Amino acid sequence: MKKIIVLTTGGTIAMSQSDESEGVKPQDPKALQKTLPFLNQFADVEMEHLFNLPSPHITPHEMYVLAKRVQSLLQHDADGVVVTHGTDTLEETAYFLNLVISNDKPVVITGAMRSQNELGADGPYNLVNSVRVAAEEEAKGFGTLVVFNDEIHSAKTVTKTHTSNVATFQSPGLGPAGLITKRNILFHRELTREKILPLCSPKAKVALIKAAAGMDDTMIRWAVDSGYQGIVIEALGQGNLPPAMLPGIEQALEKQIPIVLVSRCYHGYVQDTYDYIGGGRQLKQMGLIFANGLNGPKARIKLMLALEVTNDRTELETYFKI
Ligand SMILES: NC(=O)C[C@H](N)C(=O)O
Repeated sequence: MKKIIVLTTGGTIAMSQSDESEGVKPQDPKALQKTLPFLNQFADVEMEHLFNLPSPHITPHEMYVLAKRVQSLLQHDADGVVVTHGTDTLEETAYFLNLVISNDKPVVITGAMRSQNELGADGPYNLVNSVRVAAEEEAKGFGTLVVFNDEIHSAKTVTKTHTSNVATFQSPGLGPAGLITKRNILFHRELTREKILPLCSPKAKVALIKAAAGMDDTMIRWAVDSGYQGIVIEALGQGNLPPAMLPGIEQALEKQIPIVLVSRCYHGYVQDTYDYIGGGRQLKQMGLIFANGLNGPKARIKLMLALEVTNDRTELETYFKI
């Protein structure tokens, strides 16, 4: 049997509704050990409790501590690692792991939308499926995988799409990379790995700014004046911005602060199609880095990690090429 280590970090999968406040709160993570008899049907499973945090409390530093532990377990005796995590920032932690873990052994991340006390709680089921995927030979070399609601998604493409539904994790435009049935684990496509970045606790402050109709450059100028070292902008459509955002962008670029541009649309590419003030052609000429296949939060994680290697614009751009 394969040896799989489950690392718990908190989230709804480790929460229950409190009788006093009626709100959902963190519980003793050891309660998750009740699932071990089910998990041990599929692998030789051990559980380790690393943090017990709601995922809005997770920062890139916790992502680093987690990644270090995952890397060390994979280098030693684990055949695969499963991480349990809150769903709100799960995609960011998954992408961080995907970018820094060089080992080909499976790394799976999962969680729950329903807390432990709820009828039809999805946590134990997602955990069993995750152990099955982590113990699967075919899952090797695919980078970090998100297993949720009978589906397998790539850390790069997956995003939380619904605030409460158990089918929240989706890969817009692509669909799941694989499916889990009672008997089988079926991958629909090969997943390619991205260039691995150094495993570190990223220090750079990177702002994430979403563009909207009529917006000006106040937030960009604020980020520049507040010592941010990078900016990610979720632009309109194919990568266009309101003209009033441009002076702040010029100011940031003059100070050598890299700006990465993604789209606020779920599907499609950012590219230099439009030739008007604030259009993609002008933004590209100004020196913004166009990034495809990533949403804003994930582009921010990547820029934070890449800034630990370089702040040279041309070198940074190589990390954002598909
Ligand atoms: N379903 C969840 O896990 C949501 C919770 N707020 C968290 O991210 O910790």
